[in-house]
Amino acid sequence: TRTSKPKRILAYVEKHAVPGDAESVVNAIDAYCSRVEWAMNVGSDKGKILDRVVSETDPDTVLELGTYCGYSTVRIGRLLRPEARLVTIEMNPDNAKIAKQIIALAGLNSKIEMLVGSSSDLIPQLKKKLDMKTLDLVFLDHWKIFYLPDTRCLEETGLLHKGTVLLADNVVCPGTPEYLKYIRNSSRYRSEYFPSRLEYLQVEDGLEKSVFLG
Ligand SMILES: O=C(NCCCOCn1ccc2cnccc21)c1cc(-c2ccc(F)cc2)cc(O)c1O
Ligand SMILES: [Mg+2]
Repeated sequence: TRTSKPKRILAYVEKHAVPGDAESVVNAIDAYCSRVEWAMNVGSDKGKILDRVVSETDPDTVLELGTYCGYSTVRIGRLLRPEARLVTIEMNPDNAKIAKQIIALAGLNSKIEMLVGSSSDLIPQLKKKLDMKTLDLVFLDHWKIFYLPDTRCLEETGLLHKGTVLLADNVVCPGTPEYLKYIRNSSRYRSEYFPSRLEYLQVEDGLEKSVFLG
């Protein structure tokens, strides 16, 4: 069947990345998407902010909402300790299939579990899945109108602990106004905005980091 953008990204990564070298996978995707065709990866500018937040948090458990091709999954996974675990949720099964191959090529299978489905269906099941553990870091990068309802759901399912970090992509472009309004006005979070650029473009975007206070 016809190729898709995720398939073309995978083909480029298979040709240009070094198997087992997560950094080379990240660099290959950035090279392709900056030179050949734009794709909605978090990219290298916001990616450097993501790296810093992940390193400072040093999480044991991570939830990513929105895998796409696995760029940020690999970006996060490459910084985690061997015993840490990352669960990533993707709704599109074709994207999930590509992402699984990119994650495998990066050598990160042991740390990363991919779930295919809607966050609203899967988040309530996570508590069981994580055997009563909570989340140290959540990276929100899926449908922008889902950021707020899913955050409320994470609160209600007891998956957040005092100190859990929520990091939200695209709070300027495409924008997540309802989420920002809630999280910045809630006494249960301490938020900070990191200005940056939309991936591979000169458009303004940024990440919102919010620490759950319990
Ligand atoms: O739309 C974006 N991401 C979301 C993908 C679907 O996510 C669907 N999805 C993935 C798991 C999942 C779980 N449950 C429900 C839906 C679920 C997205 C869009 C842009 C963008 C910026 C400017 C433009 F002109 C056009 C697009 C940039 C980004 O960085 C993004 O992340
Ligand atoms: Mg994004």
